[in-house]
Amino acid sequence: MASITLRQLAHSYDGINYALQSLDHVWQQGGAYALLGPSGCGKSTLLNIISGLLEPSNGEVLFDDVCVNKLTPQQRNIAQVFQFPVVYDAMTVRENLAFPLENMRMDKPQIKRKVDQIAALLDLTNNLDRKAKSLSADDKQKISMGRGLVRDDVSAILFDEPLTVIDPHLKWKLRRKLKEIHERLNITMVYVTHDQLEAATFADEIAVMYQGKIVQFGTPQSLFDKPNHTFVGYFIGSPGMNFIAVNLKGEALSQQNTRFSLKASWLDTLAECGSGNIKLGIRPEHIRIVEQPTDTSYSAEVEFIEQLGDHQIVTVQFMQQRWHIRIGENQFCDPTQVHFELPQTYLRLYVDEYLIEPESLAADKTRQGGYG
Ligand SMILES: Nc1ncnc2c1ncn2[C@@H]1O[C@H](COP(=O)(O)OP(=O)(O)OP(=O)(O)O)[C@@H](O)[C@H]1O
Repeated sequence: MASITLRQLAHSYDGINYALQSLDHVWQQGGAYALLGPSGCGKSTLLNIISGLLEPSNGEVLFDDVCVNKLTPQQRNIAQVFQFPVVYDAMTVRENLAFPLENMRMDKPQIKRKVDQIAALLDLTNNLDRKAKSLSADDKQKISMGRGLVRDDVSAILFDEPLTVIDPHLKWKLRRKLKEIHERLNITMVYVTHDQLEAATFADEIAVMYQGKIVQFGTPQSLFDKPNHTFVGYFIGSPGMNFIAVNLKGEALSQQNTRFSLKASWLDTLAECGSGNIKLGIRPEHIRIVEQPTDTSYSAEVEFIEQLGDHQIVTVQFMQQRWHIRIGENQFCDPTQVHFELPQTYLRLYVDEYLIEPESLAADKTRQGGYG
């Protein structure tokens, strides 16, 4: 078991475009992590570099502070579970689970003990003597997972979208199972997915990837509350954060003659940044609909309202942007025009796509070398 450190890790398949930009990151030993991002952001590339299937163009992968770049996948002792189950159909479940241990020349009683333990953990005990080919896709995927879990010597287990072939109603069960296994075995687990719900149910902390970079690493709650990049705001949440591009004019932020009043400290901060790429963001949950226009309210045309069980999503056109507002299941909303307030506590300010918090600006500027 090991902590995994990425040090200035980058990868290009063609020597021109970089699938991974320079990554610096640490996954602590024993943590349950998710790597979340859209298709093509570099998740599989990163996983294959960690497991040793791919050699990075630049930088290092360290297991417990030891560089493993030159080690083969076997030498790294990484177990990898892929989208599609990797099982020997002609073997029984027991033989499949025992296979990695037989390769290690473990003695027979020990193999039996280990296989029985993992089978019990994965609810496979009743199927131990059945041929793998007779089992359903989710049982086969459980065997794939089991083959990684039986070995005591694994440094970490990497899951690459392991629930893709699983029936939707069984996905939740299997996710819970993985979480339970993680708690019991204390192995470093990295779970790759493009599904935020999967990431949040499995992981204690999530690394959000975008265009070859880890743009934020944190708990599911922190990603929701304080997305530090506009992409995270948009990608996390259902629907994601609303954004509007604004201009700093004198003492206010504005867009098409609409002014957004902000704390004075924010305006000072913006004046210091000197960038023209400024966005305001707010989550659909945090917009407050009011019955009548007020001095501090904004208005938008309603496009449609969706009833989604315990809440409704109101889709509006706000200054040529499509915005979403989340309201209660029984809350009334005028189907043509809506008035709403944007509480300052929930407004987030982004410069050059990154979150700006006035009080931390000095530190950010030092770290990132300014915003100019
Ligand atoms: N073998 C390869 N040769 C060339 N380019 C590749 C190769 N594999 C991936 N890429 C490119 O590298 C980038 C990252 O791909 P990668 O498969 O790592 O992303 P991903 O986030 O895992 O996507 P997905 O969720 O679709 O699997 C993409 O632009 C992809 O086209």
